[in-house]
Amino acid sequence: MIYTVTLNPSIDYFVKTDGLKEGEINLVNEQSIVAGGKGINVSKVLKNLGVDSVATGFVGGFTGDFVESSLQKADIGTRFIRVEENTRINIKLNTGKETEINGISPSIPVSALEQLEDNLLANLESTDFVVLAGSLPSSLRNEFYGQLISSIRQKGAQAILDSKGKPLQEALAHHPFLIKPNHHELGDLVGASIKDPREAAAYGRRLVNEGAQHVLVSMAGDGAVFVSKELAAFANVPSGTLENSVGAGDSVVAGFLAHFTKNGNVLEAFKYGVTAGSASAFSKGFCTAKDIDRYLPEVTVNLIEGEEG
Ligand SMILES: Nc1ncnc2c1ncn2[C@@H]1O[C@H](COP(=O)(O)OP(=O)(O)OP(=O)(O)O)[C@@H](O)[C@H]1O
Ligand SMILES: O=P(O)(O)OC[C@@]1(O)O[C@H](CO)[C@@H](O)[C@@H]1O
Repeated sequence: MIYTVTLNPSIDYFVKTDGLKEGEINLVNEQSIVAGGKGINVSKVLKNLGVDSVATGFVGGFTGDFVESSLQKADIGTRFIRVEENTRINIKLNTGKETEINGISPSIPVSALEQLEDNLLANLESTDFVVLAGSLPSSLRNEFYGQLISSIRQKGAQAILDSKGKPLQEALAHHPFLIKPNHHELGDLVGASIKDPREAAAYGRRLVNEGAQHVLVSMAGDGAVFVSKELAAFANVPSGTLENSVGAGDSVVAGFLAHFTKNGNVLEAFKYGVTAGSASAFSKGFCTAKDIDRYLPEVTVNLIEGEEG
């Protein structure tokens, strides 16, 4: 089974306007209100690809009810822990440029933390994957992801982490199976500005040396880099028109995992994941398997270091 853990989910309020005039009334042209948060998005894309997952994390209040019930309506398994304060609302404003305003996270009591860990770990099997994705609610310590990865690995299962900053740094030593920083997040971690795939590969290797088993560095429209102990590789992205980049990174993770759990080849999973990211970036919602198949022939993976095999 694949579990997705979204510690800080959201309602994503997508709005499209003709611009933004500060201090004036701005009318919305298009809107949609959906359950969001990185792990939840991974579950949604997995569902589109015909792969089952169980979504967990913390939800609270009427906004949390919406998140939970909309996943259930989409036939995605849920095992959320309830907290008292409201799940946040994140505004995704598209004025031609994309602007995000992310709400305040609820505080998470220690009892809810323990419940989440017990609930997740009790049923975990060695063939399972757990995707830990997104920011930590502000009441959680930066070490939380690392601790969870360590417990997941003690059960023989694997953890994939999509986070940034200190929570990501602290987690490396616990050997996540895959991490997926974008090049800005990787740059922040290593104190550098990453300008091209070779630099992404070199700095990605640092994170492998610090404990990550595989590092996938996404570089938006400039392609992506994959680094493991044995090799580093670059994938280009297909051409298309950017429609909405929110959740494109989550689609990379979902695509990678959907492919890897079926075929077990990391480079092919990398290619499929990057194509899934672009297919979502070119769509209003998330990509489907058909979208990915359409773009797949345009994507090529080339080795930068090492040998396949
Ligand atoms: N302009 C683009 N053209 C083609 N593909 C894109 C573009 N922007 C994003 N993508 C696809 O989306 C993937 C993830 O994008 P990005 O590197 O911005 O990650 P991210 O910051 O995690 O994304 P998110 O916007 O979901 O937070 C890229 O690897 C690529 O496949
Ligand atoms: O604040 P976080 O947890 O880092 O990111 C949250 C978020 O921006 O990420 C998703 C897109 O990746 C959205 O659905 C959601 O609003």
